[in-house]
Amino acid sequence: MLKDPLLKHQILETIIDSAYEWIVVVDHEGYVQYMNKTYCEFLGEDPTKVIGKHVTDVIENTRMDKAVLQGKVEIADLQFIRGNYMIANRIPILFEGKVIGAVGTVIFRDTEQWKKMNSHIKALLHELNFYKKEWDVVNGATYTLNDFAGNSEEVKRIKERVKNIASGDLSVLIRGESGTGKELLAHSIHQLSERSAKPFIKINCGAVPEHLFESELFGYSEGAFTGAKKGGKPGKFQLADGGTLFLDEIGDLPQNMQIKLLRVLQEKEIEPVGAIYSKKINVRVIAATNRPLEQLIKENKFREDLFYRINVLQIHVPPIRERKEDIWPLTERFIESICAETGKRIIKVDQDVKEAFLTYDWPGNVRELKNFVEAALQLTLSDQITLNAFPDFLSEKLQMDDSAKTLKEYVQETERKVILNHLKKMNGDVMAVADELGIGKTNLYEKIKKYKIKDCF
Ligand SMILES: Nc1ncnc2c1ncn2[C@@H]1O[C@H](COP(=O)(O)OP(=O)(O)OP(=O)(O)O)[C@@H](O)[C@H]1O
Repeated sequence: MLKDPLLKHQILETIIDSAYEWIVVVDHEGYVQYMNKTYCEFLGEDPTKVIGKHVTDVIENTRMDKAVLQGKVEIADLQFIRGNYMIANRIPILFEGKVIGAVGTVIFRDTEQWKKMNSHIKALLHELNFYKKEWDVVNGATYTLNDFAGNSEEVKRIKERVKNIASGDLSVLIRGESGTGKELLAHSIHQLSERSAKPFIKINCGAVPEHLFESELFGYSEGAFTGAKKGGKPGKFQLADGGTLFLDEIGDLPQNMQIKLLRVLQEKEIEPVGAIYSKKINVRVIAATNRPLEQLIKENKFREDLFYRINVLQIHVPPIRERKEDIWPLTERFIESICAETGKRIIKVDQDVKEAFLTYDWPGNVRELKNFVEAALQLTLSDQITLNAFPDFLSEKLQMDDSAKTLKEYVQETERKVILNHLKKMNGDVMAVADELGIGKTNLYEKIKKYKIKDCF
Protein backbone atom coordinates (compact mmCIF):
# COMPACT_ATOMS: atom_id res chain seq x y z
CA MET A 1 0.00 0.00 0.00
CA LEU A 2 1.33 3.42 -0.90
CA LYS A 3 0.99 5.76 2.02
CA ASP A 4 2.90 8.79 0.79
CA PRO A 5 0.39 11.10 -0.98
CA LEU A 6 3.22 12.75 -2.95
CA LEU A 7 4.34 9.40 -4.30
CA LYS A 8 0.74 8.50 -5.12
CA HIS A 9 0.37 11.80 -6.96
CA GLN A 10 3.62 11.23 -8.86
CA ILE A 11 2.53 7.77 -9.96
CA LEU A 12 -0.88 8.99 -11.05
CA GLU A 13 0.65 11.87 -13.00
CA THR A 14 3.07 9.50 -14.77
CA ILE A 15 0.17 7.23 -15.69
CA ILE A 16 -1.88 10.13 -17.00
CA ASP A 17 1.01 11.69 -18.91
CA SER A 18 1.82 8.43 -20.63
CA ALA A 19 -1.82 7.57 -21.19
CA TYR A 20 -3.02 6.83 -24.68
CA GLU A 21 -5.33 9.82 -24.69
CA TRP A 22 -4.89 13.55 -24.37
CA ILE A 23 -6.53 14.74 -21.20
CA VAL A 24 -7.81 18.08 -19.99
CA VAL A 25 -9.62 18.93 -16.78
CA VAL A 26 -11.58 22.17 -16.30
CA ASP A 27 -13.34 23.68 -13.30
CA HIS A 28 -17.03 24.63 -13.13
CA GLU A 29 -16.36 27.83 -15.11
CA GLY A 30 -14.31 26.21 -17.84
CA TYR A 31 -10.85 27.21 -16.58
CA VAL A 32 -8.12 24.64 -17.18
CA GLN A 33 -7.06 22.82 -14.00
CA TYR A 34 -4.98 20.16 -15.63
CA MET A 35 -3.74 19.24 -19.09
CA ASN A 36 -1.45 16.31 -19.71
CA LYS A 37 1.96 16.82 -21.27
CA THR A 38 1.24 15.31 -24.69
CA TYR A 39 -1.87 17.42 -25.14
CA CYS A 40 0.13 20.55 -24.23
CA GLU A 41 2.84 19.54 -26.70
CA PHE A 42 0.34 19.09 -29.48
CA LEU A 43 -1.30 22.45 -28.81
CA GLY A 44 2.04 24.19 -28.37
CA GLU A 45 1.14 25.18 -24.79
CA ASP A 46 3.53 25.40 -21.86
CA PRO A 47 2.21 22.90 -19.23
CA THR A 48 3.10 25.31 -16.43
CA LYS A 49 1.29 28.25 -18.00
CA VAL A 50 -1.80 26.56 -19.31
CA ILE A 51 -3.37 26.13 -15.87
CA GLY A 52 -5.88 28.88 -15.18
CA LYS A 53 -6.46 29.82 -18.82
CA HIS A 54 -10.01 29.54 -20.10
CA VAL A 55 -10.36 26.35 -22.10
CA THR A 56 -11.79 28.23 -25.11
CA ASP A 57 -8.50 30.17 -25.31
CA VAL A 58 -6.52 26.96 -25.39
CA ILE A 59 -8.49 24.44 -27.46
CA GLU A 60 -10.02 25.26 -30.81
CA ASN A 61 -13.75 24.44 -31.21
CA THR A 62 -13.89 23.05 -27.68
CA ARG A 63 -17.16 22.27 -25.96
CA MET A 64 -15.68 21.63 -22.54
CA ASP A 65 -17.19 24.86 -21.23
CA LYS A 66 -20.59 23.71 -22.47
CA ALA A 67 -20.12 20.24 -20.97
CA VAL A 68 -19.75 21.92 -17.57
CA LEU A 69 -22.73 24.16 -18.10
CA GLN A 70 -25.03 21.44 -19.39
CA GLY A 71 -23.65 18.67 -17.17
CA LYS A 72 -24.11 16.19 -20.00
CA VAL A 73 -21.73 13.41 -21.03
CA GLU A 74 -20.59 13.69 -24.64
CA ILE A 75 -18.92 10.65 -26.10
CA ALA A 76 -17.10 10.26 -29.44
CA ASP A 77 -17.83 13.75 -30.71
CA LEU A 78 -16.01 14.72 -33.90
CA GLN A 79 -13.89 17.78 -33.20
CA PHE A 80 -11.82 19.78 -35.65
CA ILE A 81 -8.49 20.94 -34.17
CA ARG A 82 -5.63 22.42 -36.17
CA GLY A 83 -6.96 21.23 -39.51
CA ASN A 84 -7.59 17.69 -38.29
CA TYR A 85 -10.49 15.61 -37.10
CA MET A 86 -10.24 14.24 -33.57
CA ILE A 87 -12.56 12.14 -31.48
CA ALA A 88 -13.41 13.85 -28.19
CA ASN A 89 -15.15 12.68 -25.03
CA ARG A 90 -16.38 15.08 -22.35
CA ILE A 91 -17.42 13.90 -18.93
CA PRO A 92 -18.74 16.24 -16.23
CA ILE A 93 -17.28 15.75 -12.72
CA LEU A 94 -20.01 15.55 -10.07
CA PHE A 95 -19.48 16.21 -6.40
CA GLU A 96 -22.36 16.05 -3.97
CA GLY A 97 -24.80 16.30 -6.83
CA LYS A 98 -23.19 19.40 -8.34
CA VAL A 99 -21.08 19.75 -11.48
CA ILE A 100 -17.70 20.98 -10.27
CA GLY A 101 -15.83 20.59 -13.54
CA ALA A 102 -15.28 18.22 -16.44
CA VAL A 103 -12.71 15.84 -17.86
CA GLY A 104 -12.10 15.87 -21.57
CA THR A 105 -10.19 13.25 -23.49
CA VAL A 106 -9.12 13.21 -27.08
CA ILE A 107 -8.32 9.93 -28.75
CA PHE A 108 -5.07 9.56 -30.74
CA ARG A 109 -2.27 10.78 -28.56
CA ASP A 110 0.31 9.67 -31.09
CA THR A 111 0.19 12.17 -33.91
CA GLU A 112 1.99 9.84 -36.30
CA GLN A 113 -0.58 7.16 -35.66
CA TRP A 114 -3.29 9.72 -35.82
CA LYS A 115 -1.95 11.08 -39.11
CA LYS A 116 -2.01 7.59 -40.57
CA MET A 117 -5.59 7.10 -39.45
CA ASN A 118 -6.53 10.58 -40.60
CA SER A 119 -5.11 10.06 -44.07
CA HIS A 120 -6.80 6.67 -44.16
CA ILE A 121 -10.15 8.35 -43.38
CA LYS A 122 -9.42 11.13 -45.86
CA ALA A 123 -8.56 8.56 -48.54
CA LEU A 124 -11.84 6.77 -47.85
CA LEU A 125 -13.73 10.05 -48.04
CA HIS A 126 -11.99 10.83 -51.33
CA GLU A 127 -12.93 7.45 -52.67
CA LEU A 128 -16.51 7.96 -51.56
CA ASN A 129 -16.58 11.37 -53.24
CA PHE A 130 -15.09 9.88 -56.38
CA TYR A 131 -17.85 7.26 -56.64
CA LYS A 132 -20.44 9.88 -55.76
CA LYS A 133 -19.17 12.03 -58.63
CA GLU A 134 -19.10 9.01 -60.97
CA TRP A 135 -22.72 8.38 -60.06
CA ASP A 136 -23.51 12.03 -60.64
CA VAL A 137 -21.93 11.80 -64.09
CA VAL A 138 -24.17 8.86 -64.92
CA ASN A 139 -27.25 10.39 -63.36
CA GLY A 140 -26.18 14.00 -63.78
CA ALA A 141 -28.54 15.75 -61.40
CA THR A 142 -27.05 16.34 -57.96
CA TYR A 143 -29.53 18.81 -56.44
CA THR A 144 -33.15 18.48 -55.46
CA LEU A 145 -35.75 21.14 -54.70
CA ASN A 146 -35.01 20.75 -50.96
CA ASP A 147 -31.57 22.17 -51.64
CA PHE A 148 -33.14 25.42 -52.84
CA ALA A 149 -33.18 27.37 -49.59
CA GLY A 150 -35.03 30.57 -48.72
CA ASN A 151 -38.23 31.71 -47.03
CA SER A 152 -39.21 34.64 -49.22
CA GLU A 153 -42.47 34.75 -51.13
CA GLU A 154 -40.40 34.64 -54.33
CA VAL A 155 -38.70 31.39 -53.30
CA LYS A 156 -42.05 29.86 -52.30
CA ARG A 157 -43.50 30.90 -55.66
CA ILE A 158 -40.55 29.44 -57.58
CA LYS A 159 -40.76 26.15 -55.71
CA GLU A 160 -44.48 25.87 -56.42
CA ARG A 161 -43.85 26.58 -60.08
CA VAL A 162 -41.10 23.97 -60.28
CA LYS A 163 -43.42 21.37 -58.79
CA ASN A 164 -46.16 22.29 -61.25
CA ILE A 165 -44.07 22.16 -64.37
CA ALA A 166 -41.67 19.33 -63.52
CA SER A 167 -43.74 16.58 -65.09
CA GLY A 168 -44.26 16.71 -68.84
CA ASP A 169 -41.95 17.42 -71.71
CA LEU A 170 -42.39 21.13 -72.29
CA SER A 171 -39.22 23.20 -72.63
CA VAL A 172 -38.34 25.44 -69.71
CA LEU A 173 -36.42 28.69 -69.76
CA ILE A 174 -34.91 29.74 -66.43
CA ARG A 175 -33.91 33.38 -66.24
CA GLY A 176 -32.00 35.29 -63.63
CA GLU A 177 -28.67 36.89 -62.88
CA SER A 178 -25.56 34.80 -62.50
CA GLY A 179 -25.39 32.82 -59.24
CA THR A 180 -29.12 32.93 -58.44
CA GLY A 181 -29.55 29.15 -58.53
CA LYS A 182 -30.76 28.52 -62.08
CA GLU A 183 -28.75 25.33 -62.45
CA LEU A 184 -29.94 24.09 -59.06
CA LEU A 185 -33.52 24.55 -60.27
CA ALA A 186 -32.82 22.75 -63.55
CA HIS A 187 -31.57 19.76 -61.52
CA SER A 188 -34.67 19.93 -59.34
CA ILE A 189 -37.03 19.93 -62.31
CA HIS A 190 -35.30 16.84 -63.68
CA GLN A 191 -35.37 15.09 -60.29
CA LEU A 192 -39.11 15.70 -59.96
CA SER A 193 -39.92 14.64 -63.51
CA GLU A 194 -40.71 11.19 -64.90
CA ARG A 195 -37.25 11.35 -66.46
CA SER A 196 -35.42 11.32 -63.11
CA ALA A 197 -34.02 7.80 -63.58
CA LYS A 198 -32.55 8.87 -66.92
CA PRO A 199 -29.54 11.14 -67.46
CA PHE A 200 -29.37 14.86 -66.77
CA ILE A 201 -26.74 16.31 -69.10
CA LYS A 202 -25.44 19.84 -69.02
CA ILE A 203 -23.70 21.87 -71.65
CA ASN A 204 -22.44 25.36 -71.06
CA CYS A 205 -23.10 27.20 -74.30
CA GLY A 206 -20.71 29.97 -73.29
CA ALA A 207 -17.77 27.66 -72.72
CA VAL A 208 -17.58 25.45 -75.83
CA PRO A 209 -15.36 26.69 -78.69
CA GLU A 210 -17.54 27.47 -81.70
CA HIS A 211 -15.93 24.93 -84.03
CA LEU A 212 -16.58 22.09 -81.54
CA PHE A 213 -20.18 22.94 -80.83
CA GLU A 214 -21.84 20.79 -83.42
CA SER A 215 -19.93 17.62 -82.50
CA GLU A 216 -20.38 18.37 -78.78
CA LEU A 217 -24.14 18.64 -79.17
CA PHE A 218 -24.84 16.05 -81.86
CA GLY A 219 -21.75 13.80 -81.79
CA TYR A 220 -19.83 12.57 -84.82
CA SER A 221 -19.54 9.37 -86.78
CA GLU A 222 -16.38 7.37 -87.39
CA GLY A 223 -14.05 9.05 -89.89
CA ALA A 224 -15.97 12.34 -89.73
CA PHE A 225 -12.69 14.27 -89.61
CA THR A 226 -8.99 13.68 -89.06
CA GLY A 227 -8.47 12.65 -85.48
CA ALA A 228 -12.08 11.49 -85.03
CA LYS A 229 -12.36 8.57 -82.59
CA LYS A 230 -12.85 5.07 -83.90
CA GLY A 231 -16.54 4.28 -83.70
CA GLY A 232 -17.44 7.97 -83.48
CA LYS A 233 -18.56 9.83 -80.36
CA PRO A 234 -22.01 10.52 -79.00
CA GLY A 235 -23.02 14.13 -78.46
CA LYS A 236 -24.86 15.62 -75.47
CA PHE A 237 -28.23 14.98 -77.11
CA GLN A 238 -27.54 11.24 -77.43
CA LEU A 239 -26.19 11.12 -73.88
CA ALA A 240 -29.33 12.79 -72.61
CA ASP A 241 -31.65 10.49 -74.56
CA GLY A 242 -34.71 9.71 -72.42
CA GLY A 243 -33.62 12.37 -69.92
CA THR A 244 -33.00 16.11 -69.76
CA LEU A 245 -30.52 18.35 -71.54
CA PHE A 246 -29.63 21.53 -69.69
CA LEU A 247 -28.44 24.29 -72.03
CA ASP A 248 -26.75 26.73 -69.69
CA GLU A 249 -26.08 30.28 -70.90
CA ILE A 250 -28.15 29.75 -74.02
CA GLY A 251 -27.81 33.45 -74.85
CA ASP A 252 -24.18 32.71 -75.76
CA LEU A 253 -25.06 30.04 -78.35
CA PRO A 254 -23.35 30.90 -81.68
CA GLN A 255 -25.80 31.91 -84.40
CA ASN A 256 -25.11 29.02 -86.77
CA MET A 257 -25.78 26.64 -83.88
CA GLN A 258 -29.04 28.36 -83.03
CA ILE A 259 -30.56 27.30 -86.31
CA LYS A 260 -29.27 23.72 -85.93
CA LEU A 261 -30.63 23.51 -82.40
CA LEU A 262 -34.00 24.82 -83.55
CA ARG A 263 -34.17 22.15 -86.23
CA VAL A 264 -33.41 19.40 -83.70
CA LEU A 265 -36.04 20.69 -81.29
CA GLN A 266 -38.63 20.79 -84.07
CA GLU A 267 -37.79 17.49 -85.75
CA LYS A 268 -36.76 15.66 -82.57
CA GLU A 269 -33.91 14.04 -84.44
CA ILE A 270 -30.22 14.67 -84.68
CA GLU A 271 -27.62 14.17 -87.35
CA PRO A 272 -24.13 13.46 -86.01
CA VAL A 273 -21.29 15.27 -87.81
CA GLY A 274 -20.20 13.21 -90.84
CA ALA A 275 -23.17 10.83 -90.60
CA ILE A 276 -25.43 10.04 -93.50
CA TYR A 277 -28.34 9.16 -91.25
CA SER A 278 -30.38 10.92 -88.61
CA LYS A 279 -31.42 9.52 -85.27
CA LYS A 280 -34.62 10.06 -83.30
CA ILE A 281 -34.06 11.43 -79.83
CA ASN A 282 -36.29 11.95 -76.86
CA VAL A 283 -34.89 14.79 -74.80
CA ARG A 284 -36.47 17.46 -72.65
CA VAL A 285 -34.67 20.78 -72.91
CA ILE A 286 -34.19 23.15 -70.01
CA ALA A 287 -32.33 26.32 -70.92
CA ALA A 288 -30.98 29.07 -68.69
CA THR A 289 -29.72 32.55 -69.30
CA ASN A 290 -28.74 35.74 -67.53
CA ARG A 291 -28.83 37.71 -70.77
CA PRO A 292 -31.68 39.89 -72.10
CA LEU A 293 -32.80 37.59 -74.92
CA GLU A 294 -35.48 40.04 -76.16
CA GLN A 295 -32.78 42.67 -76.61
CA LEU A 296 -30.51 40.16 -78.37
CA ILE A 297 -33.40 39.35 -80.71
CA LYS A 298 -33.74 43.06 -81.56
CA GLU A 299 -30.02 43.18 -82.26
CA ASN A 300 -30.34 40.08 -84.47
CA LYS A 301 -28.05 38.14 -82.15
CA PHE A 302 -30.63 35.61 -81.02
CA ARG A 303 -33.22 33.91 -83.21
CA GLU A 304 -36.78 34.78 -82.35
CA ASP A 305 -38.08 31.37 -83.49
CA LEU A 306 -35.62 29.60 -81.18
CA PHE A 307 -36.66 31.90 -78.35
CA TYR A 308 -40.32 30.88 -78.72
CA ARG A 309 -39.33 27.24 -78.95
CA ILE A 310 -37.40 27.25 -75.64
CA ASN A 311 -39.54 29.78 -73.82
CA VAL A 312 -42.62 27.59 -73.44
CA LEU A 313 -42.48 27.69 -69.64
CA GLN A 314 -40.50 30.34 -67.88
CA ILE A 315 -39.10 30.68 -64.38
CA HIS A 316 -37.59 33.94 -63.22
CA VAL A 317 -35.23 33.89 -60.23
CA PRO A 318 -34.85 37.36 -58.70
CA PRO A 319 -31.43 38.52 -57.50
CA ILE A 320 -30.73 38.13 -53.80
CA ARG A 321 -30.73 41.90 -53.19
CA GLU A 322 -34.45 41.86 -54.06
CA ARG A 323 -35.22 39.12 -51.52
CA LYS A 324 -33.00 39.98 -48.61
CA GLU A 325 -35.02 37.89 -46.18
CA ASP A 326 -33.45 34.85 -47.88
CA ILE A 327 -29.95 35.89 -46.87
CA TRP A 328 -30.10 34.58 -43.34
CA PRO A 329 -31.76 31.19 -44.12
CA LEU A 330 -29.23 30.70 -46.92
CA THR A 331 -26.33 31.59 -44.61
CA GLU A 332 -27.58 29.14 -42.00
CA ARG A 333 -27.95 26.44 -44.63
CA PHE A 334 -24.39 26.96 -45.89
CA ILE A 335 -22.93 27.02 -42.36
CA GLU A 336 -24.76 23.80 -41.56
CA SER A 337 -23.53 21.98 -44.65
CA ILE A 338 -19.94 23.22 -44.38
CA CYS A 339 -19.83 22.25 -40.69
CA ALA A 340 -21.18 18.80 -41.53
CA GLU A 341 -18.50 18.40 -44.19
CA THR A 342 -15.54 19.71 -42.20
CA GLY A 343 -16.42 18.87 -38.61
CA LYS A 344 -16.29 22.56 -37.62
CA ARG A 345 -18.74 23.83 -35.08
CA ILE A 346 -20.29 27.27 -35.42
CA ILE A 347 -22.70 28.33 -32.76
CA LYS A 348 -23.10 32.03 -33.32
CA VAL A 349 -22.85 34.61 -36.08
CA ASP A 350 -22.16 38.14 -34.88
CA GLN A 351 -24.89 40.73 -35.30
CA ASP A 352 -22.37 42.92 -37.22
CA VAL A 353 -22.00 40.18 -39.80
CA LYS A 354 -25.77 39.76 -40.14
CA GLU A 355 -26.13 43.51 -40.56
CA ALA A 356 -23.33 43.69 -43.14
CA PHE A 357 -24.85 40.78 -45.07
CA LEU A 358 -28.18 42.60 -45.21
CA THR A 359 -26.68 45.89 -46.32
CA TYR A 360 -24.40 44.45 -48.99
CA ASP A 361 -25.81 44.21 -52.52
CA TRP A 362 -24.49 40.75 -53.51
CA PRO A 363 -23.71 41.34 -57.20
CA GLY A 364 -22.60 37.69 -57.42
CA ASN A 365 -25.85 36.58 -55.74
CA VAL A 366 -26.13 33.31 -53.81
CA ARG A 367 -22.86 32.01 -55.23
CA GLU A 368 -21.07 35.02 -53.76
CA LEU A 369 -22.82 34.56 -50.40
CA LYS A 370 -21.80 30.91 -50.34
CA ASN A 371 -18.19 31.84 -51.10
CA PHE A 372 -18.21 34.46 -48.33
CA VAL A 373 -19.50 31.95 -45.79
CA GLU A 374 -16.98 29.31 -46.91
CA ALA A 375 -14.13 31.79 -46.58
CA ALA A 376 -15.28 32.90 -43.12
CA LEU A 377 -15.58 29.35 -41.84
CA GLN A 378 -12.18 28.51 -43.21
CA LEU A 379 -10.60 31.44 -41.39
CA THR A 380 -12.51 31.41 -38.14
CA LEU A 381 -10.75 29.81 -35.20
CA SER A 382 -13.62 29.92 -32.74
CA ASP A 383 -17.22 28.81 -32.85
CA GLN A 384 -18.37 32.33 -33.65
CA ILE A 385 -18.25 34.21 -36.94
CA THR A 386 -17.25 37.83 -36.60
CA LEU A 387 -16.43 40.38 -39.29
CA ASN A 388 -12.75 39.62 -38.55
CA ALA A 389 -13.30 36.10 -39.81
CA PHE A 390 -13.54 37.36 -43.38
CA PRO A 391 -10.48 37.86 -45.55
CA ASP A 392 -9.63 41.58 -45.64
CA PHE A 393 -10.93 42.21 -49.13
CA LEU A 394 -14.23 40.55 -48.27
CA SER A 395 -14.78 42.44 -45.01
CA GLU A 396 -13.92 45.67 -46.82
CA LYS A 397 -16.54 44.84 -49.42
CA LEU A 398 -19.07 44.07 -46.70
CA GLN A 399 -18.44 47.29 -44.85
CA MET A 400 -18.12 49.48 -47.93
CA ASP A 401 -20.58 52.32 -48.18
CA ASP A 402 -22.19 52.25 -51.56
CA SER A 403 -21.56 55.72 -52.98
CA ALA A 404 -24.01 55.15 -55.83
CA LYS A 405 -26.98 55.37 -53.44
CA THR A 406 -29.71 57.95 -53.80
CA LEU A 407 -30.86 60.20 -50.94
CA LYS A 408 -34.02 58.14 -50.63
CA GLU A 409 -31.97 54.98 -50.25
CA TYR A 410 -29.81 56.58 -47.56
CA VAL A 411 -32.92 57.69 -45.67
CA GLN A 412 -34.45 54.23 -45.91
CA GLU A 413 -31.24 52.59 -44.79
CA THR A 414 -31.02 54.84 -41.75
CA GLU A 415 -34.68 54.26 -40.92
CA ARG A 416 -34.13 50.54 -41.16
CA LYS A 417 -31.10 50.66 -38.87
CA VAL A 418 -32.88 52.79 -36.26
CA ILE A 419 -35.88 50.46 -36.14
CA LEU A 420 -33.68 47.39 -35.97
CA ASN A 421 -31.53 48.79 -33.17
CA HIS A 422 -34.57 49.74 -31.13
CA LEU A 423 -36.18 46.35 -31.64
CA LYS A 424 -32.98 44.68 -30.50
CA LYS A 425 -32.76 46.95 -27.48
CA MET A 426 -36.39 46.27 -26.52
CA ASN A 427 -36.21 42.53 -27.22
CA GLY A 428 -38.64 42.80 -30.10
CA ASP A 429 -41.37 44.63 -28.15
CA VAL A 430 -43.09 46.40 -31.06
CA MET A 431 -45.42 48.47 -28.85
CA ALA A 432 -42.52 49.86 -26.80
CA VAL A 433 -40.49 50.65 -29.92
CA ALA A 434 -43.44 52.38 -31.59
CA ASP A 435 -43.87 54.48 -28.43
CA GLU A 436 -40.22 55.41 -28.25
CA LEU A 437 -40.01 56.31 -31.93
CA GLY A 438 -43.27 58.23 -31.78
CA ILE A 439 -45.02 56.33 -34.56
CA GLY A 440 -48.12 54.14 -34.63
CA LYS A 441 -47.93 50.39 -34.11
CA THR A 442 -49.43 49.66 -37.56
CA ASN A 443 -46.98 52.01 -39.19
CA LEU A 444 -44.09 50.25 -37.43
CA TYR A 445 -45.37 46.82 -38.49
CA GLU A 446 -45.52 48.05 -42.09
CA LYS A 447 -41.93 49.25 -41.89
CA ILE A 448 -40.75 45.97 -40.33
CA LYS A 449 -42.37 44.19 -43.25
CA LYS A 450 -41.02 46.65 -45.82
CA TYR A 451 -37.44 46.39 -44.55
CA LYS A 452 -37.71 42.64 -44.05
CA ILE A 453 -36.26 42.80 -40.56
CA LYS A 454 -38.63 40.33 -38.94
CA ASP A 455 -35.92 37.68 -38.44
CA CYS A 456 -33.04 40.01 -37.62
CA PHE A 457 -33.56 40.81 -33.96
N1 LIG B 1 -31.73 29.08 -53.13
C1 LIG B 1 -30.54 28.45 -53.00
N2 LIG B 1 -30.37 27.60 -51.97
C2 LIG B 1 -29.18 26.97 -51.79
N3 LIG B 1 -28.12 27.15 -52.59
C3 LIG B 1 -28.25 27.98 -53.63
C4 LIG B 1 -29.47 28.67 -53.90
N4 LIG B 1 -29.31 29.42 -54.99
C5 LIG B 1 -28.05 29.22 -55.42
N5 LIG B 1 -27.41 28.35 -54.61
C6 LIG B 1 -26.00 27.91 -54.70
O1 LIG B 1 -25.28 28.99 -55.31
C7 LIG B 1 -24.36 28.50 -56.28
C8 LIG B 1 -24.72 29.06 -57.65
O2 LIG B 1 -25.93 28.46 -58.10
P1 LIG B 1 -26.18 28.05 -59.62
O3 LIG B 1 -24.92 27.53 -60.27
O4 LIG B 1 -27.38 27.16 -59.66
O5 LIG B 1 -26.49 29.49 -60.20
P2 LIG B 1 -26.75 29.92 -61.72
O6 LIG B 1 -27.86 30.91 -61.66
O7 LIG B 1 -26.94 28.71 -62.58
O8 LIG B 1 -25.38 30.65 -62.06
P3 LIG B 1 -24.75 30.96 -63.53
O9 LIG B 1 -25.73 31.81 -64.26
O10 LIG B 1 -23.50 31.73 -63.20
O11 LIG B 1 -24.50 29.64 -64.16
C9 LIG B 1 -24.43 26.99 -56.21
O12 LIG B 1 -23.44 26.53 -55.31
C10 LIG B 1 -25.82 26.73 -55.64
O13 LIG B 1 -25.84 25.52 -54.95
